[in-house]
Amino acid sequence: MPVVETFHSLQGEGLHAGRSAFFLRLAGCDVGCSWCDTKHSWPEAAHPRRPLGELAAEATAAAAAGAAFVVITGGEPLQHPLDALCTALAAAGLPLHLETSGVGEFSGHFDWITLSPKRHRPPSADLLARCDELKVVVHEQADLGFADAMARAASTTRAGSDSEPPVLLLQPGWQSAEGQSLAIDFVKSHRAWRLSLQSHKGLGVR
Ligand SMILES: C[S@@+](CC[C@H](N)C(=O)[O-])C[C@H]1O[C@@H](n2cnc3c(N)ncnc32)[C@H](O)[C@@H]1O
Ligand SMILES: Nc1nc2[nH]cc(C(=O)O)c2c(=O)[nH]1
Ligand code: SF4
Ligand SMILES: [Mg+2]
Repeated sequence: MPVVETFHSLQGEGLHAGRSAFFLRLAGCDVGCSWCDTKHSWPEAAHPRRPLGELAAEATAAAAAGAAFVVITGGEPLQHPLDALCTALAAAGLPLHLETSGVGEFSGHFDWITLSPKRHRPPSADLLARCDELKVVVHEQADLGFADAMARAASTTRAGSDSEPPVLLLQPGWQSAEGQSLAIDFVKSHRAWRLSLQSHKGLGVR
């Protein structure tokens, strides 16, 4: 698996923010968000391929050091088949979380799926149906209409099933004053939604 970095930190974003987590950042993304904070992860070939056993050993060490779960992020993790990686990581005995844009075919076994859908590359219906939280990044007004449409779509895809709707989160674009103001006003007037801040950046940690 091509790996940008591994690190043990706190989950900075989403419903699990503030909890001890081991991060595995896979290389490779062709979704191309203009405001992406991880552009160095895009070229897969720029990053070393690492054996699954080695990654599982790191996750096991992080579990011993107190990590509550493993977060697989990127880049776009779904650009890779994730079954073998998830099977290897199961050795650490921790829940597995996924951060994805929902572009690409789903694979792997996850206990928590964060879907951060992108306006210019909408996610698959499959990911909308599977996600546990929907985390929409906000820079401009149009992102709010998109967030609402994604929440409705996630709900529609579950009609008739016993799957709960996802937790709904708006995350201001980093250092976007307009995104922050729009997200705060929207959450104040829409009780189903909550704010997600990139708390690790505010804290100056990874
Ligand atoms: C770097 S992405 C990697 C996972 C996957 N490619 C995705 O987009 O969900 C991790 C998270 O950071 C968010 N993100 C990226 N750049 C951001 C920025 N400038 N401000 C706020 N959130 C950002 C993404 O939307 C996603 O929720
Ligand atoms: N601390 C911390 N929390 C995070 N939650 C999601 C992240 C990501 O880049 O996917 C991230 C990250 O990069 N750092
Ligand atoms: S999908 Fe994720 S990693 Fe890819 S460009 Fe967008 S934010 Fe960055
Ligand atoms: Mg990040």
